Amino acid sequence: MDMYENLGVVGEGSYGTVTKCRHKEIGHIVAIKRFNDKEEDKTMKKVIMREIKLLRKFRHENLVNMLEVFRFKKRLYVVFEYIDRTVLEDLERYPRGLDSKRLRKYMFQILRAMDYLHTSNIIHRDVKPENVLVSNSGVVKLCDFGFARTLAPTGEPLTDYVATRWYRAPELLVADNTYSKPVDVWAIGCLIIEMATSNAFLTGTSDLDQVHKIVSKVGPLTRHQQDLYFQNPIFAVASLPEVQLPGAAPRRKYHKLHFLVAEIVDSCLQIDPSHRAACSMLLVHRYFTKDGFVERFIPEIQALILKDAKVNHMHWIHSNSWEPQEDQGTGVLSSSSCNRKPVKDTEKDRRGKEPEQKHSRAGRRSEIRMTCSPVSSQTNRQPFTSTSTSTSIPDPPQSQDKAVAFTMPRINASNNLFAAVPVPCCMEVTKSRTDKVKRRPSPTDLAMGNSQLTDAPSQSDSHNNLQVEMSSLAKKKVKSVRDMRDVRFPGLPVFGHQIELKFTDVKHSRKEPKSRGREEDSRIPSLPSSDFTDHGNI
Ligand SMILES: Nc1ncnc2c1ncn2[C@@H]1O[C@H](COP(=O)(O)OP(=O)(O)OP(=O)(O)O)[C@@H](O)[C@H]1O
Repeated sequence: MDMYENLGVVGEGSYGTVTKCRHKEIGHIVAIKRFNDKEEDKTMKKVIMREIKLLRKFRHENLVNMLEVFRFKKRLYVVFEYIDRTVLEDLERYPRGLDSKRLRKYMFQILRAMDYLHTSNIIHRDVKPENVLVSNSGVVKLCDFGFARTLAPTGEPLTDYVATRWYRAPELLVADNTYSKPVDVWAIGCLIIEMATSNAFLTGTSDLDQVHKIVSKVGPLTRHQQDLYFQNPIFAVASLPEVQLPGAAPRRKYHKLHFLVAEIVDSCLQIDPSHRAACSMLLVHRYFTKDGFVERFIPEIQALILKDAKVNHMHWIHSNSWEPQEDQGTGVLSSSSCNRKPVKDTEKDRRGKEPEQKHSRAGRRSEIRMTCSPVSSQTNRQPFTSTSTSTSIPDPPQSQDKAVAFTMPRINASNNLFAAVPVPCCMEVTKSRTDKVKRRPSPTDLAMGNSQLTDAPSQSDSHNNLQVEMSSLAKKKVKSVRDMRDVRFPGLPVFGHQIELKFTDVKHSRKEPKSRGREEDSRIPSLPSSDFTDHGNI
């Protein structure tokens, strides 16, 4: 930790505190997650390992990028690229919802990230506005993989309780352990309504209330879900409510949304998980394919990623003096304060957590059978009452610095448009502040990126057809993406040792002789691999 200057807390979750920091030597701004408990705690260890293993293996433009993991005073710290804000913060800024352009871009990137995870047989299980990060230039990145896990090929039962209540699918609420990828699709449906209106859609104050809100606003439980509902002694005391608009068309049901958005939401919010659309299907919905949005936007994301990286690099150049200063436009502070308010408890409470359990996922997990009491805290946003307007977040200033070196990872021509350019594992790193020597991604780097993508399991046949359809679109774009391959990303922060991520212990000793090299005295040998063996599925 000595290597980082603390710029302030940006987020607090159930498992850790995320702090904005600046690497003292490299100057790069990063987010460091410090896990709350020491590693002896088995549950904590499992959550940490899941997140680390997953982020190490799966890389995508729309997933937060993990840079380093280290241990300090028996705690694990994970270093991420710093992303400026969350969707929740955007919604507070735009109380009438995101404007239509921004909404489409956010939706597309969230679905793209989730399609990548689902294609790789991973379910995220905790999609919510706080876990969707947005950079100043508009790149959306999914974070918080503490609950993500791989699906066993045998379809073994999963944990019976996950996800923050307001985004929880009906099968989770009734404790159907055979849930799968559709739980993420449900959460995305809820998230889309919230992004469009700035109001959460299904704001249950207890699990029972959540089920009732789902039934009255969305539709009746399936026969199987009803059986599970009535088997639950807590639920069974209350009969299920009437459906408000039985059999209504999406346009009527979600009348405050643009009709194409309403169609997507309706495809996500199907009570029967087997009727929910796959993300790959949603990505080729007319909402995205009309007016050439997809073809335009994919290269734009890549350009925006370059822009973000450049801004971070420029921040370092301009803040080398270590004087407190604010980079107008990016909102990045280089003083020891932080531009982002920590997520407050009250904010957390109204997002479907019991107040007394707000810092404990284990507590939330126990809710499903143990509690159905109403929660006193009220949301200060009204559920789903307003429509979107046109507002915009100013773009950060364009950097004029020509000295910045970029490496743009190449896209794999065999992938469709929704597969991302594999990101930082093949990004160039700068050896020191003055080292601007460019390096192309090595064949190994590229192979890593490609293999990650080709390793991903194929989609169902129907999805394959759609992918074929989209890959023809992709081919049109491949040329332009290839043209970018000589562009270079600015060096990601170099922590002295890695292109690949490493687990390292940081030795904390005030008596450490100063004459020893920084590398030497801050690190002790890597952990034995047994420390990081799989504790169940990730
Ligand atoms: N890379 C990042 N850059 C900036 N902010 C981040 C980053 N990663 C996380 N955050 C902020 O920190 C918050 C908590 O992070 P995270 O969700 O990973 O922790 P958690 O303990 O798993 O939380 P949760 O209770 O949601 O499960 C996020 O909601 C977000 O606001």
